[in-house]
Amino acid sequence: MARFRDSISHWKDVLGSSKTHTGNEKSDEKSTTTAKADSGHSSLSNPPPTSAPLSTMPSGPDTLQFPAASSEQLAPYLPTKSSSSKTTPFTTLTFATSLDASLALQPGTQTHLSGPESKAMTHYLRSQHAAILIGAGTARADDPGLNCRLEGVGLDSQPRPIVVGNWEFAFDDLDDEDEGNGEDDSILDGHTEDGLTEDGDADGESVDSAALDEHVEAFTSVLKERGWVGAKPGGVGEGIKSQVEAAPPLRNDSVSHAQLLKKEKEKQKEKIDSGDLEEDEGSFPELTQIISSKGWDRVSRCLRAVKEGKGKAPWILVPASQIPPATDRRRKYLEKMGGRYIGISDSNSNTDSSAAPGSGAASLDWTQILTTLKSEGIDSVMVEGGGTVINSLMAPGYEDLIDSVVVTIAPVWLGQGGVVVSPARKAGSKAALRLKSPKWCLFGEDAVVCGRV
Ligand SMILES: NC(=O)C1=CN([C@@H]2O[C@H](COP(=O)(O)OP(=O)(O)OC[C@H]3O[C@@H](n4cnc5c(N)ncnc54)[C@H](O)[C@@H]3O)[C@@H](O)[C@H]2O)C=CC1
Ligand SMILES: Nc1nc(O)c(N)c(N[C@@H]2O[C@H](COP(=O)(O)O)[C@@H](O)[C@H]2O)n1
Repeated sequence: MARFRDSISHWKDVLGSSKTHTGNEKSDEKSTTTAKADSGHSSLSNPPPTSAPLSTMPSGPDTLQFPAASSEQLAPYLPTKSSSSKTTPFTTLTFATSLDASLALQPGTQTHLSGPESKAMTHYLRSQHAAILIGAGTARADDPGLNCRLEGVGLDSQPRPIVVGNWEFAFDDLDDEDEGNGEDDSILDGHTEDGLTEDGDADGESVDSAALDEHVEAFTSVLKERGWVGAKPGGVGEGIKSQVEAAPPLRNDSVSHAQLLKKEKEKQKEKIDSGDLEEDEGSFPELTQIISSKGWDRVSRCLRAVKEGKGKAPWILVPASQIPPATDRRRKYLEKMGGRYIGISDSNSNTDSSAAPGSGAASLDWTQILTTLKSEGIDSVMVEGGGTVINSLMAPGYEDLIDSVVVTIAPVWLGQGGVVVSPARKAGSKAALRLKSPKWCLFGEDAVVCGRV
């Protein structure tokens, strides 16, 4: 019963909350398409890499444009060939904060701080690094795409998404594909980053059927409580549709959302077959359609980008002792997409890092993490966040690992209770870190400070 209540509150959270915004809503992709050279900052000369044919990177409404003029300002802080002799990648720390150093209004939520121009700048940085690294907390809170959506950036130039910690990404149901039920047979067919095709070896471990039933029941009961299903013939009204559309993605649950909706559809069909429900009665089919059309039932955005040929498959870094077994459904899925779990030695040699706020969860040693990435061929990495990752990487003892810092500062105070960047300070010192040769630039309404450490 307690599990059921948890499940109900989970669905209430998922369906009822919405992302937080700070007045920079216009920073969403659709409006960023206009983030061009007329946005008030100086011109750039370094065009984004276009080594891959444009046809590999479909452009669409979410494509960003960064004026070729501004890259000159960033050039001194970007990875260079000379960094390749280091045992760790060229590491850029880059994130957006409010005037009071918050990354987000509260833990577990995404806050849009960057305006269109600085967001395009961040995507330019993505195009200049071999990898983007985030913590599992950010993967959960933001469900990020983690690709570079600048116009003209081909798949070869996409950064490798790297998530540190146990990220329970949402994914399509491999069992469904095996059944060849026509729902999404193309999932692994030519859309994995390496162009792998399905090998028919997708007999994933069976889902906990009791847990699934519980989720379906809880999910449906929350929908019913809100009048979103079973209300009246004719399906959901516009108001309800917009509520559902405004809800954040369904993600990161222990049960695949594809499984969940498949099960619900089966129940619905049984009721229709037995005459308990008219085919057009109630709104679940329509609701399911909305959810499906938004891709919420399918897969985390980062993996969707892989399927759509718009990004590389993620690597997930976990303590070596916690790599999931080869039979694990997520691991199998990830590997079929071209991604990997990578084990990092568990011994944390940086004794000072425990002093950083929120770094209790940062158990892995950053030197180990970055050395491993370098040994895996990653020459440059852009660390985006969130709070735990940034505060622990900036903690005393790790400074030498950071080559560049590029911080976007939005003209807003988020107030108390946010996810704050405030690294630990060595006892007796007057600052935690100070940037060398800092340069301040304006991108639209945001200030961007670049520097070396
Ligand atoms: N404004 C911005 O530019 C950004 C904002 N954010 C925000 O930050 C918030 C997320 O921050 P946090 O909750 O602090 O999560 P986080 O993204 O820093 O991830 C923390 C988790 O990652 C794993 N992890 C991190 N470092 C590790 C290490 N050294 N060893 C082993 N595991 C490690 C652990 O599982 C830990 O619980 C979200 O609200 C997100 O929206 C995130 C990125 C950028
Ligand atoms: N530059 C920047 N500005 C903000 O206001 C942000 N909230 C973030 N967040 C980071 O960007 C990721 C989202 O990436 P996608 O656009 O979905 O690819 C998010 O996960 C944070 O790492 N960054």
